Amino acid sequence: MVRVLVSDAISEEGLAPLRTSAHIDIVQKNVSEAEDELHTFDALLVRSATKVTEELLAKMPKLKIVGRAGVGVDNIDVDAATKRGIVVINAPNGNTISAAEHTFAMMAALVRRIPQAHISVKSREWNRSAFVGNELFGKKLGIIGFGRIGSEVAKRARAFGMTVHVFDPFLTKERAEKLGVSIHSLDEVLAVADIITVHTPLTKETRGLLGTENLAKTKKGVYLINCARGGIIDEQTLIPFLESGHVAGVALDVFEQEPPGDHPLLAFDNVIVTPHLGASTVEAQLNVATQVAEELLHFFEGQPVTSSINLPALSKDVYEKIQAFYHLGRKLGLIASQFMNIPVQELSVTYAGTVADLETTYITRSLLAGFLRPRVASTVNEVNAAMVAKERGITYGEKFSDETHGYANCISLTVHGENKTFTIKGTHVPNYGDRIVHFDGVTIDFAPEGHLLYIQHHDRPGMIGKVGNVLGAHNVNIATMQVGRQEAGGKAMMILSLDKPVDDAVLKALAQIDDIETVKRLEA
Ligand SMILES: NC(=O)C1=CN([C@@H]2O[C@H](COP(=O)(O)OP(=O)(O)OC[C@H]3O[C@@H](n4cnc5c(N)ncnc54)[C@H](O)[C@@H]3O)[C@@H](O)[C@H]2O)C=CC1
Ligand SMILES: O=C(O)CCC(=O)C(=O)O
Repeated sequence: MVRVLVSDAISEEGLAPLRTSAHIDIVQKNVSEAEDELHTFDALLVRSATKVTEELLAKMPKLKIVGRAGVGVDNIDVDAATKRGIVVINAPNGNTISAAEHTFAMMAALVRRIPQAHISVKSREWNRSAFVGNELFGKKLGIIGFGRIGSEVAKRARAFGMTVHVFDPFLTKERAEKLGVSIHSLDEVLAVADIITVHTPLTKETRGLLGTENLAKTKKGVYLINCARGGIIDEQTLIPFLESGHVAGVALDVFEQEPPGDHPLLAFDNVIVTPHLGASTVEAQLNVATQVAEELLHFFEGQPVTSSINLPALSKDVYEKIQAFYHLGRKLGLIASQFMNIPVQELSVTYAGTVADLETTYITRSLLAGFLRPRVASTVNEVNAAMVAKERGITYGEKFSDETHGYANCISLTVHGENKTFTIKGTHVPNYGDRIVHFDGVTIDFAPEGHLLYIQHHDRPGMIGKVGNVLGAHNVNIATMQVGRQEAGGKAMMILSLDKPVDDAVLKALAQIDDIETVKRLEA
């Protein structure tokens, strides 16, 4: 049974895909209510109220996935989750339209002073001359951050007859042209825009993006909107610009601290505010809840998740294509790690043939996780493999080659350790399975499955019989046996697949046979 803690208010209807699964047990409690059972949950579903800190993650040792029913994951310590091998997913587009519409509603309200007029009329006043606004038509809208929401805001702005001036370092000319907006530097946008709206994530680069220096570059009488994240517009440095009238008005849906408490900005008549309502529509909440619920189901069914923050995104199609290689990679890493049971500095993975055209990042991560698994006590998987490798000083790299050794596909792993380098190569044969085709300089052919025994010996007559006798004497049944050699009379090897793992006494007895150099147990 998979236990899911839903710790924030998430659309009940959106959770339906999870409720229909007999294997999922949903508990709806906030974190403090669930304190005594935190250690039992496999999944955590949040909006923005729950702070998913390192401390909380430490109390949830079974946690495998955190789902954010929304876009921003700034309430989740993604690095801490990654370190623990916990997948973090979000619902990247379920609330885009709602957030864009809210931004637009704020823009109209700001320039027509609707909230102020509303309060006035409700106070039984009728003061039409106090609320003269501006038209949006013909104005220049500056959009900083042109992703999903920024581009939806732009479409609405164009319909209102505004020209749209965008700053987004990652925006291509083709996309800008398609959406009828012009690309500019940040300084150009600041200089020309009548209204500026920010739609970036909150990052090291965007925190305080509109602070004293950049606010000074804006047009006198500019309007500002932040429906993205508190802190992109620096709240403290905004105050003198409002006091001097340089900034004509500000609309804020988000704050550096939420709730903002008795914030000085709230005292300004021309600052209009909402309590982080960008995604608060029935439609958006249904969308985001459904998206994360479905992703969670896929995850626990062993299917790929498409909206992970800390894993490469994979579509179902791509996943189906790489699945076989993903398992082969894991086995190559696992076997290589046990064979090279010494400190290693570098792994080099080479893809050849059909596999080279696929999304190899994912395969490499799987291989790395397989390699690290016998070496680290904590969970290691494709989420944290790169981070764990780095912590242990192991570097890795991918290469692509045309050398398939006659197979349709081939993955080759070379491990560089102190005084030794080891290479293993594998291929996947559809409807047959994974095969290891090269092992430490010897061409061979065996399935990387189950309890394996590696024996390196000199190529002499009678070796197979001697090994068989020792195993028989220890009541160990041989399922398969493959032999290979570098040259007649030279370095040779056997790979045996056994019905059960052998103990140290068997390894010792085998090692005492003349002409046997090395004996190793390998679990695949
Ligand atoms: N108020 C609310 O309730 C909601 C707020 N949001 C917030 O809105 C923001 C935007 O969300 P989406 O459009 O979905 O994200 P997105 O990821 O689609 O777009 C973000 C854009 O910002 C750009 N960007 C990143 N760093 C930048 C920089 N230094 N300067 C300029 N551009 C930069 C990126 O290239 C990207 O195009 C996020 O902060 C999100 O958390 C999202 C939904 C609801
Ligand atoms: O859950 C919410 O209402 C907040 C939405 C939001 O800010 C986001 O998706 O980034």
